[in-house]
Amino acid sequence: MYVKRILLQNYRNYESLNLDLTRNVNILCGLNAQGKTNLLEAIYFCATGRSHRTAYDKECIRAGEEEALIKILYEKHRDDTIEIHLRKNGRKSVAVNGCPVKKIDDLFGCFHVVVFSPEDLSLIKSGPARRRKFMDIEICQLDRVYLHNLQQYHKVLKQRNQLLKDLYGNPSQRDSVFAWDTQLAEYGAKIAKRRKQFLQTLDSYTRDIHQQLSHGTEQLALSYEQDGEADSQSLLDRLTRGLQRDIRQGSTQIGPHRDDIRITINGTDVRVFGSQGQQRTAALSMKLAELNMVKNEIGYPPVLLLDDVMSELDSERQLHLVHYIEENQTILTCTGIEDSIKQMPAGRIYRVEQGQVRKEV
Ligand SMILES: Nc1ncnc2c1ncn2[C@@H]1O[C@H](COP(=O)(O)OP(=O)(O)OP(=O)(O)O)[C@@H](O)[C@H]1O
Repeated sequence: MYVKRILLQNYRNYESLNLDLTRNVNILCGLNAQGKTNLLEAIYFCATGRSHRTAYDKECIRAGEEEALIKILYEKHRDDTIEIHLRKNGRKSVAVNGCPVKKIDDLFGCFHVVVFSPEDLSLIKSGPARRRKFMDIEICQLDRVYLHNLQQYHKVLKQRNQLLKDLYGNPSQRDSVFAWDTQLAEYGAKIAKRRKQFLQTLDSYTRDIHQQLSHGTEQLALSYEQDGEADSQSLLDRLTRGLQRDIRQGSTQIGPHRDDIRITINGTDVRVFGSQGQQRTAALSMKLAELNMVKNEIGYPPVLLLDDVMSELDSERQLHLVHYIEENQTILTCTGIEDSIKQMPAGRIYRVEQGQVRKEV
């Protein structure tokens, strides 16, 4: 699968763009703040219906404009298009092959990307929220039911948290929380089960990759970390037992929104005891594993968006990355062309300058 062309109108700092891409490596080179990441963001938007950088679509509309348009032409089995229309004062709309889709989630399965940015290299040393996001972003692209469960879970969680705050001054209404707990436990158990399954699969890919990256000296292992059992009854019991504490704190203290990924090297928790180098290598292993896993699940290589990661890696790790991306259409941003980038298969270089993109000859 690959993006053949991207068109933008009034998207971020692009007034108008019509750019053809190659099916191999596309190198977007330019100084800081010229629009390189904006272009990756627009492609990501077409896969998920959202930005990976902001929850506010309005930020993506060019300053002073009312609307923005993103359109990609991509080839999977045949030529397809995805078009996204953002409006400052209205809902965004999405069309696939010219036909409007009712819900953004209907984009699911059309077009897949894996995005890799410097923040991903901090996956291990960041807090649990970053790791939950890592799981959620990927599973949502692979599993529409998961996306639904996650949305419902967060809706119910918000309502329960509101009720907890109300109960603080009015404890006689405590029983009313039970209805939310039942739903929260049901959705929560489904989310935890799917994340566990995702990590088991990811772990099987990560082990080999990390062995290679560490020259056979380190055994990397991933597992789902949660407080208690994953089934809905157990979660419900824990919610009930923890109600007094939750009322005191004004928020729900257990559930998938608090879970994490346990990451060990040779049995030791690398989140706490890993060196910086170990943490970054482990993060790279997880990202490469994700790429392989997505390819196997969807049956073809996803489009890879590499946002300025090359400069963050040493030469050995850069070469590993280059080796892994041979099959994928890759769109990468950089401020300078390093040796490893020159070694990429059939790269095409584009210069990005103040929202204009020019192909280098
Ligand atoms: N809604 C918007 N309207 C107009 N310009 C915007 C908008 N949002 C962001 N920009 C501009 O886009 C530019 C940043 O683009 P981008 O994040 O793609 O940078 P970049 O080329 O990837 O740089 P770096 O190498 O620093 O990451 C900034 O100049 C910013 O002012």
